[in-house]
Amino acid sequence: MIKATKLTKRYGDKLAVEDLSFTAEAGRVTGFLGPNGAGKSTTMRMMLGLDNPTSGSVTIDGKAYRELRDPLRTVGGMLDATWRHPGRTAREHLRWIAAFNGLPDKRVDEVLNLVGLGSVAGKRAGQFSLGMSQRLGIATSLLGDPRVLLFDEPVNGLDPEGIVWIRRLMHALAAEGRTVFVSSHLLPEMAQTAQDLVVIGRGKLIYQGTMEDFVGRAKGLGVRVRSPHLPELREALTGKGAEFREEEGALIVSEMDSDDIGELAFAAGATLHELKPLTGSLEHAYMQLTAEAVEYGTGGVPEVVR
Ligand SMILES: Nc1ncnc2c1ncn2[C@@H]1O[C@H](COP(=O)(O)OP(=O)(O)OP(=O)(O)O)[C@@H](O)[C@H]1O
Repeated sequence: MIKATKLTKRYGDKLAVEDLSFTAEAGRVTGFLGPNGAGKSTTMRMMLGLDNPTSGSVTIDGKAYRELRDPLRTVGGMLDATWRHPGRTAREHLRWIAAFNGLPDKRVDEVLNLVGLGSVAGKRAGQFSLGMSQRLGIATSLLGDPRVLLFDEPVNGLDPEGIVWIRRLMHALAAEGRTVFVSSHLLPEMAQTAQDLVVIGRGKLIYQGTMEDFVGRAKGLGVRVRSPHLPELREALTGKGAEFREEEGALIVSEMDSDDIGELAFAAGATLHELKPLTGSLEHAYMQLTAEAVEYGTGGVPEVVR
């Protein structure tokens, strides 16, 4: 488990992270979201002891990184996939880290095979594509077989096959009871990967909870209604003062829930062929709930409807 308590980081007069408290649970994939400059990387650096909090704390299984007796066996992180010695082969790179941390050599080939780099283990890491570098970064984070894993933008620049591979890996790691904490800007991908979310904006917590609850919090997009008795339905809705528009032979009714629409249709003698609340996507909810917190915004928040 990861636990941040009133975590604060100040750079000069810039508060990068402010009074941030959240938990990421074992056995779950927790997505870490926020607009550019929200403080995600700063928070993750503090988790791995690469930066010190100005105040507050963040602990991994109850201990700050510096207090961990065996850090690589407790937490693995990939914050920058391009970090490696370009002249070393993938195997040499991992052996060097394993030796430095007292991990057995055989673990190197295990993780290389696990991430699908077994056949290129002898190739210089400097010649690796972005996707191979991401896999090598993930192999590094898995070396100590840690209970907690942190990934900062792991799918950046990957092809669809690589993205699906990383998603499956994260699900498998969480299913083994590990804590998986991952940041990404790719919201449709995050929607398929994370079960829980921590959302921040301008260094502060906006949301912590399940993905489902977050998406449900966004203002609804209306209810789609199809009926062979559209004129009767239109008249009943107009009589109720309901707002609606027509789209591809269906009515999209706003500000009225599906129960009330169903009752109204029944009373008007209109048979319904479809009555479907249009739930938003993660993208829709995210745009709505973080609109205020965009540090480097483009000015307008586009309507995203899926
Ligand atoms: N070493 C530093 N010195 C000064 N300011 C910093 C430093 N590191 C980060 N910041 C500032 O702190 C804020 C948070 O930055 P951070 O990189 O953590 O955000 P982020 O959410 O990871 O953004 P992105 O999604 O763009 O990577 C930004 O305003 C950034 O300019």
